[in-house]
Amino acid sequence: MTVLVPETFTIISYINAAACEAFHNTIYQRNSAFKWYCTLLIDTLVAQLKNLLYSWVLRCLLYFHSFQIPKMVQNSTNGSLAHRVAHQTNGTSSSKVSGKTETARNSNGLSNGIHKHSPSPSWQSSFLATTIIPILLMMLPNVTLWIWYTAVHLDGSCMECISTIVNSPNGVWGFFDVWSKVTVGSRFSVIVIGGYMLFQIVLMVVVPGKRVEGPVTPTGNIPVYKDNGLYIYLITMASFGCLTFYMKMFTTTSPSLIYDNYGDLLATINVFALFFCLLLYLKGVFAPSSSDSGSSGNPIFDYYWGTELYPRIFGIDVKVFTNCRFGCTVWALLPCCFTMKAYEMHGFDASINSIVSIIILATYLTKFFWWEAGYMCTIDIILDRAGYYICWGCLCFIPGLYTTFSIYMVNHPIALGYPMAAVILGSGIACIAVNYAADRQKQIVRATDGKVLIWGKKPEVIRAKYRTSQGEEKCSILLVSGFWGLARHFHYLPEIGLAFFWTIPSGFSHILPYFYLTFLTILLCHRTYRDDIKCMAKYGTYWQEYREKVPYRIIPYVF
Ligand SMILES: NC(=O)C1=CN([C@@H]2O[C@H](COP(=O)(O)OP(=O)(O)OC[C@H]3O[C@@H](n4cnc5c(N)ncnc54)[C@H](OP(=O)(O)O)[C@@H]3O)[C@@H](O)[C@H]2O)C=CC1
Ligand SMILES: CC(C)CCC[C@@H](C)[C@H]1CC[C@H]2C3=CC=C4C[C@@H](O)CC[C@]4(C)[C@H]3CC[C@]12C
Repeated sequence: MTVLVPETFTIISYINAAACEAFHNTIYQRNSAFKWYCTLLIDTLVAQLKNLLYSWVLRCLLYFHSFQIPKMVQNSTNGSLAHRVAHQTNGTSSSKVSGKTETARNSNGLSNGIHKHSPSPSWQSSFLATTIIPILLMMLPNVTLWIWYTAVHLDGSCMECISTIVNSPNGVWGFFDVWSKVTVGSRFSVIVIGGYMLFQIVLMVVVPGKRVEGPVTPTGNIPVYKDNGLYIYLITMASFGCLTFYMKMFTTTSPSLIYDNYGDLLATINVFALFFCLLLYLKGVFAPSSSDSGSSGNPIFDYYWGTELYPRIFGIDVKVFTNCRFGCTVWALLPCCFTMKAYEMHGFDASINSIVSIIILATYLTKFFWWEAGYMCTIDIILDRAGYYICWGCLCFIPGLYTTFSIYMVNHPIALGYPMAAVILGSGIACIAVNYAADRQKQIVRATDGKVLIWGKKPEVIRAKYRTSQGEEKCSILLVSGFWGLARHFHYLPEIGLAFFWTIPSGFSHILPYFYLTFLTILLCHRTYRDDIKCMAKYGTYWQEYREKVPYRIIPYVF
């Protein structure tokens, strides 16, 4: 349920932006006599929408906070978060949720870490949060298909998309019309998706990597990973290069085939992912891989959120596969295929905007795989279970939404010119460098126990004590200098910046390519709240001290 706030934001901002686009395209541009009037109207509209947005944000945050704190405790997977409110003795965990202590054991005598929802009328157990919103978010497969359709067949215009849906003879069901424009399970899509997944699974098994231990789970498990992400990414990209070379030299086709069949591919992966999440749900209930599993009692919520933290199928870690091996590699490959299409259609000079974008993206993803072991300690892995949110998200939302800028650019080439291309490229790479430097500062300070120079000075640190769920006292370093002294998540700023720089080459005529940027901004703002709650539960007064020393979330003196 931790995506409530971003989703509300997303929907409102999309409606807002679509309305502005409509105004711009239909009235403002065509009738200059209305210019001043439209400007006034738009200003008023924007002001009103802003008010609406702020009041929604406030409401959602209030709801969300009252809901999330106990939820973090009950779902805590860090092995240390819950010590102030939960007790664990001899493998039995018990947490106070809604004033009622509940315990759960699995067959090996350990707590399963997941408790039945209290029947109290709190937000946590509310029908809206656990059923309605998950059902609404399950409409996102349609959204990903409409995004593709808009980019490829409606010239990237959201207004055209909305009017196609609204004018459908099927009434409200017009929203589902997009499925009639694609072939689920087409031969091509099954071969490409099946073949690619198999390729990634084989690489996961055969490519060597250092053994890495993840954080201890609440039931005392230590998940082990093979740190082979960077090699696999490089092998994947090199194989793609070879395949492209082969196709170009010896066949009449090229990887731009992916663009031509993208609707079918997206539809097929969506259907696959929806069934796969069902399988994960059943697996977690009937055949869990570890004691970090269980049901909330509400099948819809369980399907959405997942029933297992670290499911493994035939020894393959599901989240590593969905998030890293599939999600983050197709995030790099799809824009390459789309750029190929742009190049074939418009030539090099006109597709330079696409080329600039993929260079920034590929550099960013190389950085991600370089640091992949660090990702195994983030909330995606230690808090979020393998369900619709994270698994469908990585299998379909990454291909469907995260690559929007690139699919859009196929039909919107811009000959940026070399100087402009160089400025955008340089700015994007600089953002990646700052983002990486911030991640690294945190890592290096911890690895050297604070005995390192940050920005040429001895760093200020807080030695924060916390207790693991096994009752063991531990100490961690909170860095108060460098980027971590500017704001508590200053590194999100370059993250947003780099996405901005790979998006602006698509120009400013439509909002479609900016969908990812909007989503990311909302996701990261929301994540600062999630992380605050997580760290507060883990470090208590030490985190409070850090918050006092570094009062800003992302932008110093602003937010
Ligand atoms: N493109 C996308 O869709 C997204 C990209 N990202 C990127 O992924 C990367 C990881 O981000 P994210 O997962 O949000 O995690 P963060 O990098 O923000 O790390 C947060 C964790 O770091 C530790 N920490 C917090 N403050 C300090 C401090 N002052 N000193 C030392 N340690 C501290 C805490 O963990 P501990 O328990 O160890 O103390 C905290 O939970 C970032 O580069 C981010 O930009 C993130 C989200 C979405
Ligand atoms: C179902 C939806 C409403 C939401 C799905 C969201 C997920 C696809 C994404 C949520 C968090 C994202 C990520 C977090 C951190 C990352 C590290 C970064 O360096 C690379 C990207 C990523 C792995 C990123 C990927 C998408 C999410 C899992």
